[in-house]
Amino acid sequence: MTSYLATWLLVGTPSSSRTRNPPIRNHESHWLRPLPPPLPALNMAPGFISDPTFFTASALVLVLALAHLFAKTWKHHRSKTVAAATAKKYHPVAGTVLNKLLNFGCMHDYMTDLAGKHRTFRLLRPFRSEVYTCDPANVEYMLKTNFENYGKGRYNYSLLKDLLGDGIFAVDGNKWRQQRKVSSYEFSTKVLRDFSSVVFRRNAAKLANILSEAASINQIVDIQDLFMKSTLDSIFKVAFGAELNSMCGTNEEGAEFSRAFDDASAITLWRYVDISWKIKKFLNIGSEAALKKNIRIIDNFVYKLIRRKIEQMHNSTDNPSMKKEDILSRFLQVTETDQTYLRDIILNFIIAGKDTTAATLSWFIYMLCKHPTIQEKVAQEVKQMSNVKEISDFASFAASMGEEALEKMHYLHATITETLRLYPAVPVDPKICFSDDVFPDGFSVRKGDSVSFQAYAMGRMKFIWGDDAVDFRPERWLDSNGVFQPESPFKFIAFQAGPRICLGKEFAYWQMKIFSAVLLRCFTFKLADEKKPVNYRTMITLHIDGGLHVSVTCRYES
Ligand code: HEM
Repeated sequence: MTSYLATWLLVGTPSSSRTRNPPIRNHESHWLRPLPPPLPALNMAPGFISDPTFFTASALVLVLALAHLFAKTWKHHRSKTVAAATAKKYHPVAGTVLNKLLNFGCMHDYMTDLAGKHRTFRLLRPFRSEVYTCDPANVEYMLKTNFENYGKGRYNYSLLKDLLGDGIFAVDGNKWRQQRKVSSYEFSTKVLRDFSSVVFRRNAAKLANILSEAASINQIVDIQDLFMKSTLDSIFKVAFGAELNSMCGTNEEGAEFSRAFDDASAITLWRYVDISWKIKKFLNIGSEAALKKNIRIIDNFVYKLIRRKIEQMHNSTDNPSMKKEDILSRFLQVTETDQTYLRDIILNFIIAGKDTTAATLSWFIYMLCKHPTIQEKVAQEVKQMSNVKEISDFASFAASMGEEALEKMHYLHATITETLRLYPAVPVDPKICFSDDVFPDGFSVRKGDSVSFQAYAMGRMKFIWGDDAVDFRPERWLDSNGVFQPESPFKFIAFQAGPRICLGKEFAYWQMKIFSAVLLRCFTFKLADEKKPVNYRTMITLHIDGGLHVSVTCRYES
């Protein structure tokens, strides 16, 4: 009788649909529902007791009841076994976000230490967990196999929106797909590749001129600052078709834009640990007031450029020979009306192209200063591959560096890649889990959890790279013939992987190879102060804190 009552309660009450484990719940209600009606024989009058039909019926009911009881016990036992097998387990808790906040200055090393203990771990925070993984199988799962279940989500969007707007970095779904499609097409065009090559060569030569002057008077230079300016000038020219000249310091407005841009990016990252940012934004105080001011500077600058470009395009309608090589002109052919959309697209490209490339080049020079023999090997390779034996001027040397020669520079390619393995420009990259899921390692993640792959920590994991994981060794990328061998993008994750892999990967290598080939063929670099520690500044991208101060000597004969 209890079972009938239980049946009614389970099948009939709404609370049954609130039980914790959906597959088992459905299974139970299914087997409880087709029970026989409540024992009609027991309601019969006593005179019928001697009736043989009564006995037959009773026996039948008894057999049915026993069969039902047996089936129920067996199913109950089976459902318990299934429940035990499917019980969710979650990745180990390594701390709370407070620990991350307390270690903010050395956040990536703190997270690397935790990753050394658990390949994937959780940090607790109010309302959600933060899951961090270094496991290539988990990374492949979230970035490719179950790509649709992990994205920027509303959480990241709310943090990034003020700076990045609806640009490709901040959005998911159709907004992302549409920008990805148009941009992939643009990035694969020969027009953009040829145009950008000219721009990179010209700016590499300008940088070489600055370094040559510094070398002649033994002046220490902050090479990171110069890389930031030169990559900004390059991406600016490629994006807007306009000269910024921040490297030569002739454009005060451009310098202000660059400063505002760096500060806005640092404050945006700070939001990830500052639980009071929304209140500060509402009250317009502290870091949020500074962010608002910086974004105003950025927007004024960018909108002015867009308006100027639209004007130029209108004025040039009678001149069909006007080249539309830069990204803005090419996008303007698609959409002219929505200037916010254009602002977001172009600003996202600048963010993508400037800091990542400049930071990588800075860590590259830092590594070469720490390893002078590797610096010498790179310089010798460039010398061998280039057909210019004597350098008369930097511009013609840079221009002579052809596509074929650059492609043959395997050691240079390996040295840049090794730099990115240890100093990935995007050290940690968070996504949001859209629905409950189970990772390949068997642990679960919940809807709403943030899940990050840790590029910085992954580059330092012995289980991925071997015992010499923390050593800087470009040779690990070369086969016995000295030919570069790529690794799985889920292990070497500096450019992300899967459908959202960095769109500018080839573009970035191209620029870095042109810059480093010109600079290393012409100069030798040394740290200005060997004893001064070099650390990163915790930001969205991995910058060297306080810059990289080096002395430069000329290597070229002429
Ligand atoms: C060393 C240089 C670079 C590195 C290490 C790098 C790395 C990355 C990473 C990790 C992402 C994923 C970020 C995310 O989750 O949103 C990304 C995305 C992207 N990168 Fe790069 N990047 C570099 C240079 C560039 C350059 C030069 C450009 C173009 C000018 C570029 C364009 C993009 C774009 C458009 C995306 C967004 C792709 C998407 O969401 O579909 N990147 N990059």
